[in-house]
Amino acid sequence: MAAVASPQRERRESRPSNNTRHPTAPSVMSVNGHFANMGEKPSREQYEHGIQVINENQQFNPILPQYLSFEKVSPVGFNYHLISVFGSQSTGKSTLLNYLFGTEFGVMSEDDRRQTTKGIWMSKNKKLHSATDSKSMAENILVMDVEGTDGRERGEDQDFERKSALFALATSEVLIVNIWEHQVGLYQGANMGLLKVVFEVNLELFLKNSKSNPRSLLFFVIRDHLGTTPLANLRNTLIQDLTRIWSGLNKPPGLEKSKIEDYFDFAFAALPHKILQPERFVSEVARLGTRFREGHRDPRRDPLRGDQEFEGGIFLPEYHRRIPADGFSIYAEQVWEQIVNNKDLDLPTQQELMAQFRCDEIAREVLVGFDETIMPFEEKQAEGIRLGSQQIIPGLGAAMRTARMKTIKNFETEASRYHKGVYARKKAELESKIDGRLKVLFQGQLSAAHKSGVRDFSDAVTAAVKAGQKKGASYDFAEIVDREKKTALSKYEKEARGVLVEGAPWSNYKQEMSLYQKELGEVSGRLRRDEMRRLATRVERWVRSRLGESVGLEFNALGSGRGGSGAPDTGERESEREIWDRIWTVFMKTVDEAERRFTDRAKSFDASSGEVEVGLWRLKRKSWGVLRAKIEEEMMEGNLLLKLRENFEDKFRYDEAGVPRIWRPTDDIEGMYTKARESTLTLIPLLSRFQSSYTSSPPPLDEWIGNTPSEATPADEEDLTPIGGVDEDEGKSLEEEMTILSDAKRQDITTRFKKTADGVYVEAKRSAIGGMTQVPLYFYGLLLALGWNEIVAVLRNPVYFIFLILIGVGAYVTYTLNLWGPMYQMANAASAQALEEGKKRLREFLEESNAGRQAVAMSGQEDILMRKLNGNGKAKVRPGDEAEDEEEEI
Ligand SMILES: Nc1nc2c(ncn2[C@@H]2O[C@H](COP(=O)(O)OP(=O)(O)OP(=O)(O)O)[C@@H](O)[C@H]2O)c(=O)[nH]1
Repeated sequence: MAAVASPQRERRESRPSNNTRHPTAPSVMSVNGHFANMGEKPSREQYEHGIQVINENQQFNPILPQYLSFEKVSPVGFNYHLISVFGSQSTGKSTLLNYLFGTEFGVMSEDDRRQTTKGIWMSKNKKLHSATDSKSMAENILVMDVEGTDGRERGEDQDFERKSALFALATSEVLIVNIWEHQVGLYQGANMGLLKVVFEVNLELFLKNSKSNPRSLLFFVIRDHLGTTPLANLRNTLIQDLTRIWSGLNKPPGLEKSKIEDYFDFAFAALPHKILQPERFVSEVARLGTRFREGHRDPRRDPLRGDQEFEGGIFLPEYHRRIPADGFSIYAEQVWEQIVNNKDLDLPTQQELMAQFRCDEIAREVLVGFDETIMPFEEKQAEGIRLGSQQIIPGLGAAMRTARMKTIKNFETEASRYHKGVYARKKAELESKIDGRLKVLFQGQLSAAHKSGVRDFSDAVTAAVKAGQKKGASYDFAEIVDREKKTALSKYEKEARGVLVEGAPWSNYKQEMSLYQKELGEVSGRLRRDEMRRLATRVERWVRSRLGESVGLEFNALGSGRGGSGAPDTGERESEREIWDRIWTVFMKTVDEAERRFTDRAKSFDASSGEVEVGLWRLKRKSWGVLRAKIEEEMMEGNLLLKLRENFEDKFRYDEAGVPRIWRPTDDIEGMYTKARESTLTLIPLLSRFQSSYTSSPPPLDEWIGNTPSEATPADEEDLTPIGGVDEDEGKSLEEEMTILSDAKRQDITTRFKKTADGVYVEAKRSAIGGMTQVPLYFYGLLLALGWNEIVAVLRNPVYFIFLILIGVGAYVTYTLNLWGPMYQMANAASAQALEEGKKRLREFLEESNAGRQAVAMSGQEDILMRKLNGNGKAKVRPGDEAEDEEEEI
């Protein structure tokens, strides 16, 4: 056994030979049977010897996932292989694996033959692949070094043996059985015991799973093959032994007839003595190693009849346990837990559990990316809702679609390798989770689009109406509404379509769209009602101005010059009597015209017949109000008195032809006055009541306005003043409504009018007397008759006649030179001056003559006057003064 080893081999073997295995792997080491320092960051050194998956205390190493990640195995899905090596203790298993896969499992020192491998170790193939190797195959081979059976340390206890065999079978594709050549054929030997265990647990394990029964490859590596017995013989011996073991197995019911080939394929290889033929050993091991890295073996080859099996890959797809690499740790842990706790190892259940666990994990991972994209939008939307200013979020749809697609795709990539049912369920869960959140965003966006759409629609219609009004042109309201509605709908649809997420069950906006449409309809209805109201106001204004004018004219006609009492009971009187008929006719005409205008315009709004009916009803009521107000205004006391006076004056002071009368004392002023006054007085009762001159009944206001339309809302009735005879509830009768002047007022007006008429009469009387200063015509005739002689004398005398002609010529010249005015003024001034002078003279003369008369009178009165002067020379004027004086004298 002298060591003839290569330097490389020496290095490999010497490292762990200090008997302290894996000294540089603290985090995967078991300290007193427990895993420790697991939180440290993994390093190459740390995993130099791989990882102890199960320690000697049968504990599972929880940092296995880190190791697999570290070795970059986790993301490879199913693209990896797992090989376990079994065999008696210290049969060079670790040595074999190290040679085959470049691993650095601890190898027992030559001097101290103690068990070295404790529990189960795992390491990734480190052999660089050759040009012929399948790269991925070579890279992703995981090897498990299982604690040797038949261990002296554990005595005859087969417990761990069974557990590790179960674990290896549940996870590995290939089981390398490492035996010494001299052990072949030793049916009672440790190896056969091990194989028996393997077969038993295999049956136990796959009993429940017979449908998808995974096969395994038992790869016998015969060590220290001297070459004297050909491998074929050894193989036959082994196969015979295996068949015997199989047939001796206590098979569970239903599997009694099962054959060993149903579960296992076999491969055989023999290696020369490592110590005695080191170089051959190395070369043979190297050859053997290539088989593990060549990918798939030809499945058609009969495993039981092969030759020296150094050729061809060994991994068949059917060996694969179909555990995705990233789920291996959790699967292995669950399996181990079941094994350790002696529970029935139900692999499908374990796979399902693993699938659940992993799918949840994957879902969590993919949701991180989803959150990163979607959360900012969610926050934005939530803030909008909180502040009550929900806005359309730009770019939301694209983000939603990308996030959903990516999340689901990532999940699919990772999780689809797992149990189909679990995967499908978890995918649905994930979808419902993300769709739930996306739906909120979707609906939020739709609601924002709805709100802003309605707002914009209302604003746009209002603006268009205003612009139409400004231009003065008649605009078509219905057209505006229609156009803006189309714009609003297409905008909404665009926004809604923008947030559609393909594949999401909620991704349709039909219902929301119809709600939106409905609201647009309501808004346009409201806008139309506003517009109708505006129209009604416009028409009412028109009615007011028209009625103001025409009714005003009617009342003015009462006071205008129509001739007076000279034509009693003629057409004028008739026309006065018919004032209310005319007003009613004018009113009806005006309202008819207004109604026509209103209806025409309302039609262009697309207003319903009910709305038009309400509008017309309001218009009639309002119009009556306008008329009533106008009448009130005209019949205000001052106005009425003025009208009566004018009416009276017209009748009294103008003749039938409308010419003003000039009163003569001979005129029958009194008679005319009485007639005119009586005629005007008849107006007062006439004007007191709005009634037909023919039937003496009030106009049929109630019939004309009609009943309140059923579609009228309280808002429609809000600003309407109650009308007697129409609004029964108001307790005002039609009679009252038509009463313009109350009795008391009538009395008052009558009295006041009479006084005014009296004033006019007195004035007329006075003017009749004043008219007497005029020279009567006969006077001129008298003058001509009496002065005839003088006229003839002047015409016959040539001197007088020439003088007359000269005066005529002078007058003519003065006229042509337009000098009459100045001359008249001069003459006026001269005469005024002369008059003034004359007056002055006369005043002087009168003063003088008065002074003479006073002088004569003074002489007789002097003593009396003297006597009346007091001591101070002051005259005593008052009679009482005399007595005073007398007293003073006493
Ligand atoms: N004769 C012989 N000895 C070998 C061979 N391979 C390895 N050895 C020696 O056998 C001893 C045990 O080797 P290991 O590789 O530790 O054996 P093991 O089966 O892994 O041992 P445990 O892990 O303790 O079960 C070491 O001293 C090796 O040098 C071989 O092919 N022939």
